[in-house]
Order: sequence, then structure tokens, then C-alpha cells
Amino acid sequence: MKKGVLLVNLGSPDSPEPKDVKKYLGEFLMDERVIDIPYVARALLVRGIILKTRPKASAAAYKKIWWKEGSPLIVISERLQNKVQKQVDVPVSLAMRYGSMSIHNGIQELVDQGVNDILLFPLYPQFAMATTETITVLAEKLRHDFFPDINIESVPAFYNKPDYIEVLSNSIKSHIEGENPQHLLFSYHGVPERHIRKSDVTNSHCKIDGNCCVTSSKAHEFCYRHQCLEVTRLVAEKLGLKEGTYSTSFQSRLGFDPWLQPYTDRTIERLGKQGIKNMAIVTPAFVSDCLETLEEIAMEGQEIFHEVGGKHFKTVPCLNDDDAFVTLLSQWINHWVTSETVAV
Ligand SMILES: C=CC1=C(C)c2cc3[nH]c(cc4nc(cc5[nH]c(cc1n2)c(C)c5CCC(=O)O)C(CCC(=O)O)=C4C)c(C)c3C=C
Ligand SMILES: [Fe+2]
Repeated sequence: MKKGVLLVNLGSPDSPEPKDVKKYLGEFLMDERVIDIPYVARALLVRGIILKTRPKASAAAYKKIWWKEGSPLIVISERLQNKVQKQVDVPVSLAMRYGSMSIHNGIQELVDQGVNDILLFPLYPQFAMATTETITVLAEKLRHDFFPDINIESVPAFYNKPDYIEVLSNSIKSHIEGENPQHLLFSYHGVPERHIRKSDVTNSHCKIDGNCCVTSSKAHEFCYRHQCLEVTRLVAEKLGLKEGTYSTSFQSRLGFDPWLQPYTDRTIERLGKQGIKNMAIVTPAFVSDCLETLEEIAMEGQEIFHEVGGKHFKTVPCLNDDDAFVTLLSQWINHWVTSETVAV
């Protein structure tokens, strides 16, 4: 069998113009694992309400962060792909779950090079039905419908792997060294609480309270909240952070359902009001900087902090194409190539 790797990230609009943003959001938000309500209700909500107003506002936000080479998320993912390709001996392709650069094309690109054994690598440290699961389910459907003779194996969530925690901790350390933040906030993309309950394989463990995520359970393999809290705990341990000088929050809430709390914007405001003058923020649900980190955190978050008296707001970049991260992914891939098992 000939092996190859498909890295998969979220995707971005083709341009920061409202018509392209509308097309992208239409595809993204109509995914039943993102807005998980029945099709007719979802279509009414997305096409009848969200797509009437959000594309214009989102396009304005995208314009603030867009690079001359294109969307930061796409450009950074391509840099990562190119660097990983130099460290492994099998073909490495890149695809996006939404927008251009489809997973179908990514698989086809590998198949055209003779590959029939694919390692599908969702670029998300934590499992979520709106991210990892939608990628693996779509890839399996494509395999079944168009590529029945190939094998596809997926890389599971790697949130608690010691070598990942080490790379992430070292990166955070290098960016906050000399800044001496009084508080380090770990901000993760939010999800509706309902998503956590739906992914609970025990059907009863996830209460989304103070206890469930720290009480051992089979549910944790697919619990986004547990996995986020674990990343914070493991990095804090590695960096020797003192209790009270760091915390976890969830950003990017959309709609009125309860999402994971505490919310990042309110947490930044609270920290500023409590007299914190110097804070840093890290966003470990994203491996690549994107709209949610460059605009929502680095711009809006900083503005909130300054409005309530904060002075210094440091945004730690995502791992992006950091050399240590590239080496880590390449090691995992090389392990799969030589040992037939997914390394992480
Ligand atoms: C119901 C809505 C959404 C869920 C659930 C959700 C989960 C989720 N998303 C990411 C990562 C990213 N999301 C990004 C943008 C973005 N996300 C939503 C909605 C949900 N996300 C919207 C509407 C948007 C578009 C922007 C906007 O209008 O605000 C991005 C950035 C993409 C880019 O082009 O830069 C990322 C990355 C994760 C990890 C996640 C669940 C864990
Ligand atoms: Fe999102």
C-alpha cells in the first residue's frame, strides 16, 4: 500500500468580500454538526436570519486581518504543510472542511500520486463534533462513495500527549518571557453545551458542572470541555503557574443557547475590573491563527481590557508553523509510516 497524509483545517472564505463570506458561512453553518438542529429549522435560521446580516459584519472583521497572500488560516496551513512535507517521505496534502480546497480534492490529489492508504489529520488538538467529527464523517462518506479501494485512518485528538503539551508550553513560555503577565487566560473556541451532551458516549456523565470533567470517565475521549480543561491543567503544571494566576474561558458564542462558560469577553472585562493591568492570552483550540484569534482576541479582547483599565494585553500566537510543532507532527507521521499505527 502507498501511504500519504491529508492535513485538514477549518477553511476560510475566498476573499473578505461579503458575497464570498456569505457563501462560506452558508456551507459552514448548514453543517448538521455545527448547527445541530433539524434541517428545516437550520435552513430557516441560517438562510432566513444569519446570512441576512452576519456576512457584512464578518466581512468587515475579515478585512481587518486579511493578508496580501490571502486568509491567515489558509496561508499558515500551507506553510505548515510545506514544512512537514520536507520532514517526511510520503506525500502530504492539505484540505479545508469548508470553502475551497475541499477534502474530496485533497483525497483525489493523493490518489493521483498512487496513494491508497491515507492518514487523515484533523488540525485540532481537542475533539469536537463541530470540528474533528465532521471531518472524519465526511472523509468516510467520500471514501465510501468515490474511493472504495482506499484506506483512511484518522489521527485522534492529541490534547494530552506529553510531547504536544511540551511544544505548546515552550511556545507560550517563549512569548510571555519578559512580559510577566499577572494572569494567563486560556481561551478556547466555545461550543453549545448541547454538543457536549450529544458527544457523551455514556449518555449520563456530562453534567457540565464543576465535577464531571475532573472525574474519570470514558466520556472524556469525546468531551471537548474536559479536553480543554486538561490542556490548561497540563500546561499550567509544566510552566509551574500558581493557582489564581491563570484560568480557562470560551469564546466566539453565536446565538442564544447556553454555550460553554465562562465567556472570554466577560472574563477579560472581569480581570480588568479586578485590577489586573498586565495579562496574556493563549488560544489552544486553534493550531493556526485565524479570524477568531487575530480579530476577536487580539483586537476586540484588547479593546475590552483597555476600556476597563487594563494596560498590557499580550496575545500568544498559535503554534502555526513553529519549527518544534512541525517536527512533532512529522515525528507522528513518520511513526505511522514505519509502524502502521497512529502515533499520537
Ligand atoms: C454554531 C456555530 C459554531 C460552532 C459550534 C463552532 C465551533 C468551532 N469553530 C472552531 C474554529 C473556528 N471557527 C471559526 C470561525 C467561525 N466559527 C463560527 C461558528 C461556530 N464555530 C462562525 C460563524 C465563524 C465565522 C466567523 C464569524 O462570522 O464570526 C474560525 C476562523 C476561520 C477563519 O477563516 O479564520 C475557526 C478557526 C472550533 C475549533 C470550534 C469548536 C471546537
Ligand atoms: Fe467556529
